[in-house]
Amino acid sequence: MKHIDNLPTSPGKFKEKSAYIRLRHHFSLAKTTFWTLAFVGLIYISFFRSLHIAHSDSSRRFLRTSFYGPDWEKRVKESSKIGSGNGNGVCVLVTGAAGFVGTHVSSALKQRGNGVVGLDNFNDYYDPSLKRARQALLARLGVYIVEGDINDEELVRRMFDIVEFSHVMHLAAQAGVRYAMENPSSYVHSNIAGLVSLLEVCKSVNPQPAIVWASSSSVYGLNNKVPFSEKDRTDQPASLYAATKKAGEEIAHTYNHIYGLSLTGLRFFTVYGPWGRPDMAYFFFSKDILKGKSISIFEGPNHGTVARDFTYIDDIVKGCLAALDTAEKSTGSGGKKKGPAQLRVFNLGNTSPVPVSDLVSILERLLKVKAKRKIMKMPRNGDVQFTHANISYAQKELHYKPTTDLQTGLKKFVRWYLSYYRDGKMSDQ
Ligand SMILES: O=C(O)[C@H]1O[C@H](OP(=O)(O)OP(=O)(O)OC[C@H]2O[C@@H](n3ccc(=O)[nH]c3=O)[C@H](O)[C@@H]2O)[C@H](O)[C@@H](O)[C@H]1O
Repeated sequence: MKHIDNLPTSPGKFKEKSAYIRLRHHFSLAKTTFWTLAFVGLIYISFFRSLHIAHSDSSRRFLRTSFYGPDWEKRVKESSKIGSGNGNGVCVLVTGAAGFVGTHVSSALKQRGNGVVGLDNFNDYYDPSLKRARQALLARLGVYIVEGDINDEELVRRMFDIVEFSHVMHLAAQAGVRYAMENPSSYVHSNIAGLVSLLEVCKSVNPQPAIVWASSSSVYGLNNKVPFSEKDRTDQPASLYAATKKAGEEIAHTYNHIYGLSLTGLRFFTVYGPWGRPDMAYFFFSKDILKGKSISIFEGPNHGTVARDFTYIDDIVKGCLAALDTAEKSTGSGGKKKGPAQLRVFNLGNTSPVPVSDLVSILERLLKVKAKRKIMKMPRNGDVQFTHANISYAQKELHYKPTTDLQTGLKKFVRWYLSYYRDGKMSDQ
């Protein structure tokens, strides 16, 4: 006997209903099959993923122990040895040692007899071959650069286990004002997370090192009171780069306050010179002028002049060394503060802003090529119109006194540039 529900009210309807039931049955079967397959698939994927992770973890561990093995340790120790000059027991970990300022500072420290070990991740923000050439230059002076990231706390701790660094010169950073709109997270990764990772290690080691680190003139942001003094407000950043550097200054305050770390921030003003950064205007202007390509020169509202307090690398290096030499010891140990510690911020500028159009005129004369100038409105991408440093505080405390004007500094840069890129070939002479 058929169930009442299955009795046809009309043949068509019955036919229809049974087709519907078949379809429903078919669908529920397909659904069960689908979910079973999906479930099995998921188990399959997670099994192989865990195998892969286990494998890559163990291979990473293997790589780590083999890469950072006894030979590596020997090189780190060798590089940290204090020379016979006026080393004064100073041994410095320089982060960003393959960078522009990092290379110059490491070289100066080593040459005056300090122990120096570098750390750099050799990222490809700009041509890594230039970083490799700087590495080779430092290697000839006896400075070894560990290849790694400041976010790798385990690695940094390992370096402190091997060497008792008295100072850290923290120059590793994601630089560049305009690139922050393209890759914002790289700024957070290096300038905020990286700084915190480094300070976490510094606060917990014993003895704690004194730290000098690179802040930036960009923290003055939209200020129009010039020259910029350390006492001026810095709460109106115009770029994410500036915001991360400002955050760095606040983070420094916190680690000084809680853990007794001695911290000195240096606000660099548009540093230029030989071995410089190819992403900076003076560098790529030179390249483009020589290639006959047009260059964009920014102007402010109402055809206002855009100017920078361009500061030559040798003056910056003197400021960095003076900051290290006058840095007091950190007061904490094992993560505990024992008393108040030094906390400083200095402007390191040149005190004489030069319009970008004048920079181009100097380059034209030195390169002996006329630039194809394209004047354009300064894009809203983080740039500020004007920078000008008041350096009286650095003068008083560090005896900082810049001596190189833009004409002289660019002459040295152009000489280096032409020899390095001679005939389109690389040369580190
Ligand atoms: O002091 C700092 O803290 C910063 O200095 C540097 O930034 P900036 O002062 O912006 O240098 P840089 O890019 O060389 O532009 C120079 C001038 O050329 C203008 N400029 C730029 C590009 C262009 O195509 N045209 C142009 O006119 C431009 O408007 C500007 O007026 C560092 O890069 C940065 O990492 C940070 O350290």
